[in-house]
Amino acid sequence: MSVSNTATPRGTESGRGIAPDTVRYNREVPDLGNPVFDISDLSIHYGSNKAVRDVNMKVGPRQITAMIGPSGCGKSTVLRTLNRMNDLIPGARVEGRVTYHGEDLYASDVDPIEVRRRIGMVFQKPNPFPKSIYDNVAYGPRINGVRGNMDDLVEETLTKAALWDEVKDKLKESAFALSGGQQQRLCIARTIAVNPEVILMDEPCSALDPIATLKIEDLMYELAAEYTIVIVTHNMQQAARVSDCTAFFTAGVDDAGDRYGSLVEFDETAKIFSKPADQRTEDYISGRFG
Ligand SMILES: Nc1ncnc2c1ncn2[C@@H]1O[C@H](COP(=O)(O)OP(=O)(O)OP(=O)(O)O)[C@@H](O)[C@H]1O
Repeated sequence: MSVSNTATPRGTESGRGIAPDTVRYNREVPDLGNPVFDISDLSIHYGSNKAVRDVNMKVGPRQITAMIGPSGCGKSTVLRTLNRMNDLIPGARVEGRVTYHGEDLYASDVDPIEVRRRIGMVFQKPNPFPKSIYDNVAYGPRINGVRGNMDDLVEETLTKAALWDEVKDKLKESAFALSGGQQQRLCIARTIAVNPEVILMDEPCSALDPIATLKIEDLMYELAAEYTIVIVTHNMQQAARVSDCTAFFTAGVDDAGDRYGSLVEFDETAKIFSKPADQRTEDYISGRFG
């Protein structure tokens, strides 16, 4: 697989047409001409259940793409296809196509371990290793055989994760001694320590208080200068605040009575939250549904 970072730096264009209280960041108009991921006609089965159907969307480089929608509509399932985490679920099967920089992510010669190094993941509940703060960050680089000054790498990574100032005097202490928000930033540091291109985040703030949440959002915005981020969130304000593009999913029931998730609409976040094309999106974002 080739990796090319051809995105232009983040711009400063302002104004998205969404409610002013949701706009915290100035974003550039998303460029999807040279996507990191191109998802076409994607369906995901769990055993005989076709749980998510016919998803088509793109993820632009160094952008934040949000996935929103009611519980069970398939957001996490689609997110997991982007770094082949679904491979680890018995009975899970992917149909359709997911390309990563134009190459089939599910081709037989693609190494899923390497995929997961390049495309890291942060989970809902902060899950640091039962190790020191330092070792949480150094763990990935060490097992990847990274040489060089580990102290520098740890400092640089914790700085990028906006955590260095808070932990620099207690690097040898257990990660569990940190607050939930700090633990989540440590997990983000652990993810970026192995130099990925993409960070997938599955409801990274759902276990955090509002202040810790805003810190993570600020961090996401900073990180998007360098990394491509895809976030699943239940918090629509969060999607509106931080993302460049938004995918709205919904859950339905087919003629056979089987429940399934599908993508309703994918567009620039500004458009989704001001002039959605589909009535179901409008109903959801205005709180009339879900
Ligand atoms: N490991 C699994 N095995 C079997 N079915 C699963 C599995 N994970 C998810 N599903 C099913 O796939 C569908 C989509 O679930 P998924 O968790 O992706 O939705 P979601 O939108 O992320 O939900 P939530 O917002 O509640 O986390 C659901 O019907 C769910 O039951």
